[in-house]
Amino acid sequence: MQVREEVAKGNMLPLMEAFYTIQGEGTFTGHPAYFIRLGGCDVGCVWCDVKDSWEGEKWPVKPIEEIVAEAERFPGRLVVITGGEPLMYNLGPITSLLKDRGFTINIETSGAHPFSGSFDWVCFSPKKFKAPHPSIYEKADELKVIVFHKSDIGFAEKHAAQVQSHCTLLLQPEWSKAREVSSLIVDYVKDHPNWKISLQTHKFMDIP
Ligand SMILES: C[S@@+](CC[C@H](N)C(=O)[O-])C[C@H]1O[C@@H](n2cnc3c(N)ncnc32)[C@H](O)[C@@H]1O
Ligand SMILES: Nc1nc2[nH]cc(C(=O)O)c2c(=O)[nH]1
Ligand code: SF4
Ligand SMILES: [Mg+2]
Repeated sequence: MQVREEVAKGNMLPLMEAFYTIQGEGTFTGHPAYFIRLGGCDVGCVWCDVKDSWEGEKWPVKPIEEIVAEAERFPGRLVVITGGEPLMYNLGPITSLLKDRGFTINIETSGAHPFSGSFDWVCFSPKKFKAPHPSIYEKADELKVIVFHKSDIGFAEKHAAQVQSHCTLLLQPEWSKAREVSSLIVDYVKDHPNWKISLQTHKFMDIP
């Protein structure tokens, strides 16, 4: 019961895994980063590449001090909080602790839950499977839409109309459909130069 309350406050969080690697996607591609992957997601993307993360209860709940102390063992000072869906949790306490320890903090989120925490960079990747919470639109620094089917381009434009004007617009092929959708994305970005392409470069390099 006490653990449940600490999770609700954001002082403890379910940790699926944490690893030091190279950011593979989006604007920060190529930057060394420590990934904190929180367990639990209720969005249900059919093509999700971390389906194992969905069940929140199966991951050990850790005090945020412990999670941050692990991150400090590595030389990089960029942390990416991901999941699962990290905004299922109160991210205020962990982001303030990471900030106190000198980290730059990015998040990868579907935006499907109310925004919490304080970040240097917010990657918003909306999903058809669960509508984003309105609080994400003013926070997004990067809109990264996964293209699985050609209709996802229209979906991307619908969200682009709602983010702030400084938000970077990215189309990322769904990994298993990359061959089919890549030419579509290339043609679209050439005709609509306010968009850029993002690829999952860590998968090409076979790194975590
Ligand atoms: C696994 S998700 C975790 C964070 C959050 N739940 C989200 O969806 O943004 C991390 C990133 O991987 C993307 N992603 C997941 N599966 C993918 C796939 N099969 N192909 C391309 N991108 C994928 C997501 O859209 C998201 O931008
Ligand atoms: N290298 C690497 N870059 C990533 N960018 C976003 C990831 C994620 O799963 O959130 C991810 C990941 O899992 N690995
Ligand atoms: S929101 Fe993210 S973690 Fe959840 S199912 Fe979709 S891609 Fe996977
Ligand atoms: Mg990933």
